[in-house]
Amino acid sequence: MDTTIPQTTLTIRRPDDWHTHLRDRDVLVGVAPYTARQFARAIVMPNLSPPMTDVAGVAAYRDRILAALPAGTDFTPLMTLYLTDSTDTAEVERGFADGVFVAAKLYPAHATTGSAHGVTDIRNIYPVLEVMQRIGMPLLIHGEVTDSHVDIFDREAVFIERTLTSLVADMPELRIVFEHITTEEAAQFVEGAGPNIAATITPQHLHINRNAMLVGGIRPHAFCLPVAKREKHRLALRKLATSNCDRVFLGTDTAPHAKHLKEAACGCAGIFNAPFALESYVTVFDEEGALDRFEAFASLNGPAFYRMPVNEDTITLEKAPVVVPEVVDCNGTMIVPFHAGETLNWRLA
Ligand SMILES: NC(=O)N[C@@H](CC(=O)O)C(=O)O
Ligand SMILES: [Zn+2]
Ligand SMILES: [Zn+2]
Repeated sequence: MDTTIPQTTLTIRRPDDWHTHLRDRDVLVGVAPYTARQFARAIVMPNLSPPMTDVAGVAAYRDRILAALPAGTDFTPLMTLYLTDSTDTAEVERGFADGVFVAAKLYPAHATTGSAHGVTDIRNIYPVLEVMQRIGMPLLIHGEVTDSHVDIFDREAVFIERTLTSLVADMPELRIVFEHITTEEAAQFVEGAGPNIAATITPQHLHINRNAMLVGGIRPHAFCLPVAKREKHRLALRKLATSNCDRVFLGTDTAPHAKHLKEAACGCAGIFNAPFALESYVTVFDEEGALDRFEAFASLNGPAFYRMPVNEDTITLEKAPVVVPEVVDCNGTMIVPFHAGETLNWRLA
């Protein structure tokens, strides 16, 4: 007879989100409070239009984020620089030294939403990466090749083979976050890597496989990049997230797009998971019998890798049903959240 009493509350240090898209203007005002409600800090991606490619632009964007939040909100945006083929090494060094941004983001050109100005060949930014390696500045990577001959479901695994492995060999001291990993190959790569290689995992890649997107009709709200893969990959990610690997941490990749832009003949990639992100993640850890590992994933491993203090305050999650709305009005833009219409079994107390 199992006499264990199921755990019904979980109190952990306040978490941070190490991968978010907060957008700009009216949508920023609508979506940023959802992230700020759950997280103390968030790494803010720079793939705006136009992208955030210089110190002044990033500083101005940070000010717009702070101005978009209700007065008294306790939230720190951690900014990032968007790398292009022509990024200036001095600009990178200056912005990092001044604390304007904490990392730089590599988007292979045309790999994902807002990557048109991304890097066409990683060799073009080797001088920048050498500076980042020297100053200890993390490189955040959207890890997919864009070669049209490579199947979209293989693009992450091929990126490891063709780009990441040689990058790590060429720059062993470069601190790298392999963002939003989606495959068994990526999980194995990160697990077997040294202390300078970390990864983030999204809630959707722990919950869904590609069937969620394609069975019974095409479901645009389950579409993001990298695209969800087959079931064995989801299981590998769940195993890694709930393992003791301290280089793996929470990064939602919350990526809001208006409902009508996803429900279209060519729908945008990105899942808006900010409203119930912690509820979504903790459900996975509960299902895996790993509630005791959730604090490390959500609140400890990220700050350790980024060399920042952990948050002093705490949050409590409780096992109680919460119904996710079909759509959220984000300051006038209607956006469908991840888990729309479902009931999750944990809520933020
Ligand atoms: N994840 C996504 O599908 N979309 C992101 C971009 C990204 O993180 O690749 C977005 O900005 O919409
Ligand atoms: Zn990405
Ligand atoms: Zn992203």
